[in-house]
Formats: sequence, structure tokens, C-alpha cells
Amino acid sequence: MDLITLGWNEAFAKAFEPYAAKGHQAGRVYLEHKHLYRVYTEQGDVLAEVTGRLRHEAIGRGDFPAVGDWVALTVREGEGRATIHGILPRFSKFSRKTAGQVTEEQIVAANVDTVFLVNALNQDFNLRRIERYLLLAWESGARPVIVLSKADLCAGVEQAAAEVEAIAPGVPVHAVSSLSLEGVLELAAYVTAGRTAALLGSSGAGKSTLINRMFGSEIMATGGIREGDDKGKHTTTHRELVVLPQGGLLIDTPGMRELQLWEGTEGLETSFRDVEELAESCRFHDCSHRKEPGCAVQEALQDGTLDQARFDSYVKLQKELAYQLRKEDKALQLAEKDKWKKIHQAAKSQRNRP
Ligand SMILES: Nc1nc2c(ncn2[C@@H]2O[C@H](COP(=O)(O)OP(=O)(O)OP(=O)(O)O)[C@@H](O)[C@H]2O)c(=O)[nH]1
Ligand SMILES: [Zn+2]
Repeated sequence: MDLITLGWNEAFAKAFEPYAAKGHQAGRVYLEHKHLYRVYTEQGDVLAEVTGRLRHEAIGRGDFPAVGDWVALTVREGEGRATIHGILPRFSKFSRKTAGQVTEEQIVAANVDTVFLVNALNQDFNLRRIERYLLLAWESGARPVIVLSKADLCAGVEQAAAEVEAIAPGVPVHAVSSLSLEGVLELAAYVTAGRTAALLGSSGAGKSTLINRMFGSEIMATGGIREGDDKGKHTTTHRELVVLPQGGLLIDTPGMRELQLWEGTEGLETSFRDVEELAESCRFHDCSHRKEPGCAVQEALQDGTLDQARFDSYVKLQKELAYQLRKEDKALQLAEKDKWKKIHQAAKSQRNRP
């Protein structure tokens, strides 16, 4: 596949120059295994691993390749195997907090132009969740588009769309059905040749089904049956980044049961511009919007211009981010300490050499 089809552009070409000088090839990651990556290159698909050096210098998981990344490779001819020497700078990325005790950034998709925030129009429909996704989207650098999926299951589609538009000013909202195909073509219009879109949403929201519809045939396993499941039937090699026949690229992301924010101070400002603007006209610049006199936020809550549920959601997200930042700080300090320990040890063994 040629690089332009895969989303290559001048900025990547520029960043790639030092690698090109060393005879490396460019490729785009379409699937991440545990320590292996599947990569599209001009010569075809390869299975790649990172160099020891890259692994050694990595501080967190964000320093490893992710789906959507452009990487510099050396390919071992005839084997379909390759080594990744570097990752080109990402122009956008989606991160979430990894599951488990240690807070770590996990990149679910990189170099995404448009992100479809997929939310089902069924009993799962939840404005507060959409606000969370929107925050993540604004932070990522990609342009958000809200997709209300399973429109065939909802009697009040227009009403729901209007509610969403009210909490997401300026963001396009599309109701779609993978069953009736309503709205699917409109989405395809965002994914023109060389452009990348990612689908983000809860598990079961209908992301994979939608990709199949946009692709025109079944390339994603849907309904929880995935390659590797005992019971799952074998489908084509699972890929998270697919190239549409009409051009354009789509990234499927694993459904998130719980969306844990990683970072998002900027996103918060953009998503809740209405609240932030009100706060700016509070009498005290460090107003906590609780009992202070001259609080514009409280005033708006009283007269109903600001919805209480929306404000609560804002406060909750703000707290969560503050907590995350404190933890991140700690993790960074530890990583730094570890790095210096390694450097000292290396220096010591160097000195002790005969
Ligand atoms: N009625 C209706 N059902 C749909 C629609 N889209 C998807 N579904 C069903 O919803 C279920 C989940 O769809 P998936 O596409 O697997 O959902 P997903 O978001 O990819 O889920 P994960 O892979 O777990 O993240 C499947 O049983 C689909 O058949 C739709 O437009 N209408
Ligand atoms: Zn206030």
C-alpha cells in the first residue's frame, strides 16, 4: 500500500528525513499485540518489534508505538519481520488511564483527524458520558463528531439530538443506524482519502458494526465475538486500523467500560466553555461557586440558565483531573529517580572496569 493512502503527509516526511538518511522505511501501525506491532508498509504487512534502545529509553507506555503511529523500520526481507527504530511525532492522540493500580497513560489511537464519539440511542444514552468523551476529544487534537448510533431503536431521535447539541456547541451531531443505513453516508464524508477517523465509545455502542457498514462488508467481528475467543469463529486477521475501499482510514478502539481520564485541563475549558465563561464574571477570580457573593455560576443555576446536572458533571470532572495530575506527578518523579539510578549504575560499572 502506498504511504499517501495510509495518511502520509509533508509533516511526516519532514520528521522522517533523519531515518530516511539511515535507510529506514516508514510504516503505519495497525494493531498492537503485547510486545509486537503489525505495521502496513509499502512492501506489505510486517510484524515488528521495537529496538532494545527504544525500550530502554521509554519512560512510560506512551513512548511505545500505538495504533495509528508512523514508525521508522528496518524490514528483514522475505521474513515479514521488522524492527522499529523510532516513532514520528504524533499530531493527535487519545489517551486513557490503564486499568490497574499504577496510573499509566495508554494511547488507544494516534494521528487521528476526526473522532467519532459513538453513543447508542438506547437505555445507555447518557449526556454526562458524552461530556466525558467530548473532553477527551478536545484534549486529543482531533476534531470531534458526535454519532448517535442505533437510531432505529429510538422513537425520539430529534429530541435526543437536540439535547446533545445543547451540551456540545459547535460539534456536529449525526444520528445513524447500521440497520437501516440511515446517516452512514454522512459519516463517510468525514473520512476522505488520506484522512483518519477513530471511533470511540462504550462497549456495545455499535462501533465495529458501523465500521463494517462504512467498509461495505464484514471486516470487524461484532457483538463481542472476537478472533481468539474459544467460541468465536475465525474472521480475517483482526486489525484496528482499516483502509476503506473508497480511501480514508478508520480506527476501531476497544470499548471502554469505564472512561478514565488521563489529562484534560484544556479539554475541560473547551467542553465547558459555558461554565468557564460564567465563572469569569464571578466577583472573585478564585470563586469556588459555592457560597461566595457575586457568584455568576450560582446565579445562573438559580435562574435556570445553567443546568444543575451539567454543573455537577463539570465539578466532578475537574476533581478527577486534579487527582490524576497529582498522581501523574508522583509517577513522573519515580520514573526520573529510576532513570538516574540506572545512569549511576552504568557509570559505576564503567569505572570498575579493569
Ligand atoms: N438495532 C441496532 N443494533 C445495532 C446497531 N449497531 C450495532 N448493533 C448491535 O449492537 C451490538 C454491539 O455492536 P458492536 O458493533 O459489536 O459494538 P462495539 O461498539 O464494537 O462493541 P465493542 O467491540 O465491545 O467495543 C451488536 O449486537 C450489534 O448487532 C444498530 O444500528 N441498530
Ligand atoms: Zn462563582
